[in-house]
Amino acid sequence: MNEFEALYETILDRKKNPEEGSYTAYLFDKGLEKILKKVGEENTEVIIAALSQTNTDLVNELGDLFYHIFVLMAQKGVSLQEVEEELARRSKKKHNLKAERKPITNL
Ligand SMILES: N=c1c2ncn([C@@H]3O[C@H](COP(=O)(O)OP(=O)(O)OP(=O)(O)O)[C@@H](O)[C@H]3O)c2ncn1[C@@H]1O[C@H](COP(=O)(O)O)[C@@H](O)[C@H]1O
Repeated sequence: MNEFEALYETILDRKKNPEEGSYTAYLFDKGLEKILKKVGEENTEVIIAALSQTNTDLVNELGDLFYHIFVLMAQKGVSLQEVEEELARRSKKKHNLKAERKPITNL
């Protein structure tokens, strides 16, 4: 299991078993609007870091953004696998388009 999967599993666990002092449990308790507000804020912080801060700052902000996006996914019942499958579908579509183009270039 990689770090993304481990983090997502922890978030799902916090949703099922809210722990005292858990920031994740606090977000689930506050609900969708609060989670979306945090995603928006962290998104803005990523943009600011990319424009005017170091890559260390950017990595830090990206960590915050990924975390809050995973909380959003868990709140909405979207799995990591579904996103991976969507990306795989797009990747296949691209390959298929290339394959479809081949006979034309061979004419
Ligand atoms: N990756 C994260 C993570 N990234 C960011 N954050 C929290 O996100 C918050 C963002 O900071 P802000 O200053 O924007 O927000 P704030 O003022 O603390 O809170 P708000 O009142 O604005 O909601 C901080 O409190 C961070 O601790 C995270 N909290 C938890 N995790 C992971 O989630 C796991 C479970 O954490 P708990 O739910 O706290 O047990 C941890 O082991 C970590 O791996």
